[in-house]
Amino acid sequence: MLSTFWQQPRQKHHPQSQPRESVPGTQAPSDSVTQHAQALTWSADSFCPRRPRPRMPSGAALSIDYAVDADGGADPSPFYVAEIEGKGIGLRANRSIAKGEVLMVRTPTLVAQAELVNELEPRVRDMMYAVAMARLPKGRRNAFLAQMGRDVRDKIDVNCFQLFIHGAGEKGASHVTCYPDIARFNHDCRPNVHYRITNTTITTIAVRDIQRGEELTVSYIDVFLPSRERKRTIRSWGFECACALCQGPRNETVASDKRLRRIKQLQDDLNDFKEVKVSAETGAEYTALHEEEGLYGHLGSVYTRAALNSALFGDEKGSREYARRAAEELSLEKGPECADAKAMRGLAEDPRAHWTWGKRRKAEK
Ligand SMILES: C[S@@+](CC[C@H](N)C(=O)[O-])C[C@H]1O[C@@H](n2cnc3c(N)ncnc32)[C@H](O)[C@@H]1O
Repeated sequence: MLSTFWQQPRQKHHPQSQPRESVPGTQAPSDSVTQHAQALTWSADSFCPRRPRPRMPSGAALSIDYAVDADGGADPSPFYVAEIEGKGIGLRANRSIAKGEVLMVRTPTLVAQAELVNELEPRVRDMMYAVAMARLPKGRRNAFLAQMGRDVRDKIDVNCFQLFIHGAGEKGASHVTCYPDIARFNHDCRPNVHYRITNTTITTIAVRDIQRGEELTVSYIDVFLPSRERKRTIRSWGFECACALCQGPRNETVASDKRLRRIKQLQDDLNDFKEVKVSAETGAEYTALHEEEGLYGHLGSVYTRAALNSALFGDEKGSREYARRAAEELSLEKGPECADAKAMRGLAEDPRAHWTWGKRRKAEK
């Protein structure tokens, strides 16, 4: 089994760096299918940052056997590499891109056990890097070396992802994986591209319509953090965020933080199945806040909560509509076969058969 984990800098735990669990209530409480499926494939939210450098591992190994570009195909890329003010190089759309378009599918150029990166004596580690570089096909080596960073170690720090292969808890499961083409996406606190990793293959998808000339961005961090914490996290990775939200007028940041606080409050209330702290209309406020805030790429769980709330209040039209949207967004975020998307298709088809049907309405009486 393979699951993914994106490490955060100098932080042992981060909400966004864990597999995103299903929204409570997506399926009947006894059903563990969703949890299981999400351990296999889930979306992640950060490039691998600089990590602390402990000592000497045992049995570090490198794997460099990935030489295939999954989408090295016929259609010209809808983007080009460009200099982006304040960010170095990045990607820009060379035509309009529709929401849901797959932009890149890539297998890793290099996979290394995290122990190698973190714990090997530097001289030995650098020798292994040299061996790995020499064995890479020329194109892949050049792409790897063209990434930002002083040397191989630094390039891994700045550009790579961390995955757990063979289960998150096992020793030796943690690996760093490098996708040089994907590493060209700069960060934005309100990104227009989402990525998911299935096994070791990364897929990037437009999460909203994108205009020609717009920069294509992903988020390296938890986009639900308030402005101050986002800035602090990004700063700890060695740069100041130059995205429009972080550089925008103060009143917009204040309004954004206020929306994020309200989102958190509503989410907690919607997730509370013991007490009724919400009304049938809460789903509408909750979804509108996300849309207003530009939090695309997270709408799957948002519409799911709204759909469940509608079902709980016995609102057939609302639950069908939100569940339909949830299934659409979840297919994009996690893949069309993900268990949550299937569950939402089921709810959209027959809300009255869902285990949540009418439960809050009854509790209110
Ligand atoms: C994975 S690389 C992205 C590609 C990089 N811009 C380049 O020139 O190769 C990450 C680095 O890009 C820069 N970067 C990415 N997003 C940024 C942002 N929102 N603001 C400022 N710099 C950013 C930072 O230097 C960061 O360490």
